[in-house]
Amino acid sequence: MLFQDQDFPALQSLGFSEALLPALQAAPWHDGARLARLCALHRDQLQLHDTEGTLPARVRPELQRQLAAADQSLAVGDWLLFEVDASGQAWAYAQLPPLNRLCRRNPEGFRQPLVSNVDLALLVMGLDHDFNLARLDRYLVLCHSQALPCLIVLSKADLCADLPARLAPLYGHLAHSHALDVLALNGTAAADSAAALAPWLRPGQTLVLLGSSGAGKSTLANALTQSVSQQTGTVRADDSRGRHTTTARQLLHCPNGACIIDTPGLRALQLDADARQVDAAFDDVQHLSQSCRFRNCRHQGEPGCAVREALPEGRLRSYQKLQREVAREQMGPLERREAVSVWKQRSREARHKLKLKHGD
Ligand SMILES: Nc1nc2c(ncn2[C@@H]2O[C@H](COP(=O)(O)OP(=O)(O)OP(=O)(O)O)[C@@H](O)[C@H]2O)c(=O)[nH]1
Ligand SMILES: [Zn+2]
Repeated sequence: MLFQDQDFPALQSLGFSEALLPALQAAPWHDGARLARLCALHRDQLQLHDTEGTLPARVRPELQRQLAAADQSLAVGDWLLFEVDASGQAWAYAQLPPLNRLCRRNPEGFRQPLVSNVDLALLVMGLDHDFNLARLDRYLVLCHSQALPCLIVLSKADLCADLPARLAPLYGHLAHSHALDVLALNGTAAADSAAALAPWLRPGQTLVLLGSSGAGKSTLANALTQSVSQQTGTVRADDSRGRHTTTARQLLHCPNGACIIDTPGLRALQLDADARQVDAAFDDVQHLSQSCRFRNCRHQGEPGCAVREALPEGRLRSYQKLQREVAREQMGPLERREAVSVWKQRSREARHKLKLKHGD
């Protein structure tokens, strides 16, 4: 086996896990090929990290075609096989099937991978204007749909005058969510935030930082890698909307051997999930709905609704909004056309009734 030529512990320090061994054994090894992790991606230019360091590479057209045919594309965190041609150019020619992959839908409805092969997500949200529970619910569904453990990291705690008052609604909101923990910290105090997160950084593990632009992801990445490799941007004081400073997903290394993938802030996170996955991420709704008076209660004002009674309103609103959204996504073009024609028919009828009522 060619991969045994490479230093296995060194591969583990790049986040290689034993669960990938079967895929590695089944992979199409060419003479002289090597295994590397994709650590940055700019259009068709790849930055790979193998046991000897980083190197630029390109994607073989055959791999590109293969991925396109499977409605897939590469993502930071992928494990790739590459070979170097006579001119010294490195070419990635095969991808190990990822163990997990976070994706979103772009505005045109196409699946867009965010990262692959991650062990823990840090959902970063600022305790300034960035704070938004509905957005957090969305990220929680994203992680849950991939069985990915996640930690909620609230940055900018230093800007918060009354932290306990700020956190109370969050605890109520997320009482039954699957988040492992909630940490509030000041990302600019690098040593303190690295210490707070240290228990979650294990050697060989890959973490991904997710959150909107300006939330403080790169600041945290710097704290954790103890470097200034990630440029951070200033946030306009009036609306605390971040400038987009992280332009590509990047894989970084922590001194203790964990890997971190910093991602550019997402303006919108359109879920790539179905109704069942949304249900599964809202355990609290499922649990409470067993006590609703009606078995098919939709928690929309029916009498005896245990969900409306016990769940914070915002959490239920999130659930219903996400369910509507994924239902729309799941419709095929025919169903969508049918839904539109039903809606048009209804509005014609309503207009007709109105005319009759007003007698004109
Ligand atoms: N006071 C305070 N400022 C912070 C904290 N975390 C981040 N900042 C500041 O917020 C701004 C944005 O932080 P970044 O780390 O660049 O945000 P980001 O999430 O990486 O943003 P993108 O790269 O655009 O996705 C910078 O000016 C940081 O110094 C914090 O905990 N407290
Ligand atoms: Zn109900």
